[in-house]
Amino acid sequence: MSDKKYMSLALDLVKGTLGQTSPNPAVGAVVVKNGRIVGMGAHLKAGDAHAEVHALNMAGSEAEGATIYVTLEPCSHYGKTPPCAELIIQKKLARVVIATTDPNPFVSGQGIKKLEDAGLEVKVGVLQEESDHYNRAFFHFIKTKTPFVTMKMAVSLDGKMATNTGESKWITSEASRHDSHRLRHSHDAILIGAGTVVADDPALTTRLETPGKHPIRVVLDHHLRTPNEAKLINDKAAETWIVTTGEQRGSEKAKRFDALGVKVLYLDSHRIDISDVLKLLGEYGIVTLLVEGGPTIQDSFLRSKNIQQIVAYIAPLIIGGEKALSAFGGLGMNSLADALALDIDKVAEIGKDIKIIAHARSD
Ligand SMILES: Nc1c(/N=C/[C@@H](O)[C@H](O)[C@H](O)COP(=O)(O)O)[nH]c(=O)[nH]c1=O
Repeated sequence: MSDKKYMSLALDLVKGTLGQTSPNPAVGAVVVKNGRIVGMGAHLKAGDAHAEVHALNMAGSEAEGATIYVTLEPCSHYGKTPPCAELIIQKKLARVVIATTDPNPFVSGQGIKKLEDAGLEVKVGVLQEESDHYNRAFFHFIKTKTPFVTMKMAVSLDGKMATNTGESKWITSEASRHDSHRLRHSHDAILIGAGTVVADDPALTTRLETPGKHPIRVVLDHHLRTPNEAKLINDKAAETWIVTTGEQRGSEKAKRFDALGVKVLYLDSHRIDISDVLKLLGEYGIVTLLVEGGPTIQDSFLRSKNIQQIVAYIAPLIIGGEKALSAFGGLGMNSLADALALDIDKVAEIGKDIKIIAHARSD
């Protein structure tokens, strides 16, 4: 088999573990000796063994003289586990094939150098684009220290998220709504505005047939109007954070949330600036953020240019009505030049709907 084939298998392990390794990247490794796979492994949880460790444990003595395929440059620094580059050298592998170098500027290339200095043959860049695509959120976080923002939209063909009477359940099909729970599973946090809490009283938990991971539920709530009896305050099904402004510090309302076990995060400013919110969430280690809106929140992310990816579920429905809520409210962009330009990654039919995944075009 070719290098690409074995790297593709390592990338299958990445696909399978996406989201559960946060704030670390998802990484896969495959060890091959004389044309036979003798070991494979994936990083499963931040703080646990790296993919190479699992694969080399499985390979045992067969590792000597073998080739290891790994989707990310083996680490060379002592983090929570000893450096994998050292381990690969100790196990006397002959060859290392890497998809992509570490995005962290402080360590990028050091693992490769260690391996080459030890006399191993190293090949870099096999299926690099695919590997970078899977870990685009991690790479974004390393670069910006803010979460990679995916915005979910569930709209009719004419872009409405509710009728003019506010009816919205359900616009998209069961299959789409099920799929959007998989999105929740793979995100560290899900963000909505207080308006959606009041209007929808959503649970925002991941409800799949096989239990999924619940994202942390983040509510942007300038005036702390999230009701006590809201599901995401009372159901104790998942963590809930409320982000508000500094002037709420010590207020009766804030004390109420403390008493209910809800974490309240305070912005320094007296207004809710999305870039400040993202910086704060980044400080708390949120690498992937799913924004499920309300039109006002969607608009604030749009105008502050803080959207990296869109997942849109579009139902074959025309709702019409100038008063019917569209997915984006507020002021929007004045000129087409300022509109969020996207590159479409995938279009698929899902139930009776269309699902579009697109990423913000980098300038
Ligand atoms: N109206 C629709 C959606 N609506 C999405 C949000 O407005 C809801 O508040 C949120 O999904 C409720 O979260 P829950 O309580 O955890 O179920 N989302 C969809 O995919 N299709 C729709 O037709």
